[in-house]
Amino acid sequence: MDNEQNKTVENFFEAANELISMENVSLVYDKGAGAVPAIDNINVNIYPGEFVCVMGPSGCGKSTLLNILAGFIPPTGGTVKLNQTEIKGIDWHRGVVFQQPPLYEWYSVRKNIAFGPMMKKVPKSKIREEVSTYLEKVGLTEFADKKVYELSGGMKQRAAIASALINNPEILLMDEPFGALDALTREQMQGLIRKIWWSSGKTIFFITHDVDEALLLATRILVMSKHPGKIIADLPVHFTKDIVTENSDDTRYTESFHQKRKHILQLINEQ
Ligand SMILES: Nc1ncnc2c1ncn2[C@@H]1O[C@H](COP(=O)(O)OP(=O)(O)OP(=O)(O)O)[C@@H](O)[C@H]1O
Repeated sequence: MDNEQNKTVENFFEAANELISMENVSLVYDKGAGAVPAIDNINVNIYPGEFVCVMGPSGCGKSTLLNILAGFIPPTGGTVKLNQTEIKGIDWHRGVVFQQPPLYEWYSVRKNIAFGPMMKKVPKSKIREEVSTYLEKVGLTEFADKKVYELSGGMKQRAAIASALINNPEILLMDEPFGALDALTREQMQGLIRKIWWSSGKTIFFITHDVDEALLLATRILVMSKHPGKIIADLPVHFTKDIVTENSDDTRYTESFHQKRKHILQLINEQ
């Protein structure tokens, strides 16, 4: 594996205990005659506060890995743990954001965001307060009473992010969340999720096909091999931290950015 992670001096994330540990994780769909091995022997730890982007050729098993982390499907081999406890099914510890937000179109934005805490029977006054906080965080305060079907794609995705965050998950799992958005909205959403990540310290696991998006968001990029997916590279990335600390995206025009971009594209395209 191309593992630059070991070479970095400044890897402050690994000072903490791992939040997620994946040990020899494999998944074969439909065991038996029509067996499809989707991912094979994945060994990765994710540390608190990391922004991990996952890239790889189409069909290499990225969504399968995310679905296992979410608890939607169990692995057919190996173990996945969150805070040392094996993940068995879905729970509030992981928040998931998909490309198509699973919102209730005929409910208001406010009601959609309140849904999780309502299910958890959080007191109404507390829900009201938290919904306001998260509406503000995602920039939807003035659209709180609009019905979801009245929103643009970007606004729906903002509502989906707030709906996931309000449950205070330990990790946010995002499956190509900005893949269906136009270029300008996509850039705005990248800025939003970077800001949320930086200010909240949340751990994020984010699938994307867009190498620039990965480079501009991640603190670490995992590259997967073609089907069945294995991790073939685990690369530290500093551009997102440059952007927040320098309050400028000049870092994307540097030689180092171009080099990393070229390296990742080669890893994906030369398989
Ligand atoms: N429910 C399923 N039953 C059988 N095979 C499946 C199922 N879901 C996915 N697969 C297969 O498993 C492999 C991995 O699929 P997966 O969707 O995880 O890949 P991906 O990397 O997320 O793809 P993409 O980049 O195109 O979204 C593919 O060969 C896919 O056809």
